[in-house]
Amino acid sequence: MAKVIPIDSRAPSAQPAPRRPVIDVRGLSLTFQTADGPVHALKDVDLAVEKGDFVSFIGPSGCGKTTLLRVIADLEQPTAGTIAVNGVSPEQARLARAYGYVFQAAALYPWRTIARNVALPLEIMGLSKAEQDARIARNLALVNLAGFEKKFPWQLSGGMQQRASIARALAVEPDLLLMDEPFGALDEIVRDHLNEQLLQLWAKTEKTVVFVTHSIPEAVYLSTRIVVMSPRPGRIHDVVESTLPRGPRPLDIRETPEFLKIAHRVREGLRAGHSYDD
Ligand SMILES: Nc1ncnc2c1ncn2[C@@H]1O[C@H](COP(=O)(O)OP(=O)(O)OP(=O)(O)O)[C@@H](O)[C@H]1O
Repeated sequence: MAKVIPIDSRAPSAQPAPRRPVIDVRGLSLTFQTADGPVHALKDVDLAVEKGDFVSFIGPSGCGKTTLLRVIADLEQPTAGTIAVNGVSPEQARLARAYGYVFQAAALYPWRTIARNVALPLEIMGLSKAEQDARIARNLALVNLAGFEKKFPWQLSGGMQQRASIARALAVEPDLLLMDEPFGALDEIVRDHLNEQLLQLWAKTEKTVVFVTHSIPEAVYLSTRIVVMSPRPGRIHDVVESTLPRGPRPLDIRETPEFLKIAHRVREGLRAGHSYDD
């Protein structure tokens, strides 16, 4: 009898390859063992971040936002579950310099000029002086710091320092940018300005961004998706898809009904996931 060939297997090339998430987290848990007993920082976290997404983690203090970012960056090891970054382990992704990491504080070396701070990872990579100079110029221009190459960090404002640290993260030319509350310590006007610039930069470079914040307006303004987390143990309570247009958004979008609707859903998620007994 003739063998029946399923239609799908006759024309495999007609099927588009499934898109692989840049970050793929499944059933991930992390328990810290401390002198006071175990701390369940993350429990059963599932998350897929697609290429070009701008994803924010928002939630109360201690809900595991930084821990999740650090697991993605291979700075913490999960106790259960799996995680892939660009289809490989976080360690392999780190070694391949798949991501840039921006910390809460700018963490610039005070004895190095802005250009030499941006150059630091490039020196470690062993790039030629010419390639270093090209990358320094390109990335300082991206964060609007062209002309500040020879200044020292203490000669710049807090917002400018944080922009320099973003340039340093971008200089390794990663497709993925991990940002842990980069603007948390800045005043609101500066933060607004940097939010606007970050969105422009994201639209220009088409990077994937994972961003940790405490601020609902910041999360809603920046993100294509907002991951609402709840504490004890840290879990994902809700994932809100933004209906705002992708790409640069004017700051006054924050006054539109669409924006307020998304902010309302995030706030409700935070409220529902928050225990006031804590
Ligand atoms: N190295 C560690 N050892 C023990 N416990 C830790 C460690 N790092 C984090 N934790 C605990 O894990 C939980 C999650 O911490 P994490 O810093 O990820 O929260 P967060 O949501 O980023 O908080 P915040 O908004 O205050 O930065 C907290 O209870 C914290 O005390």
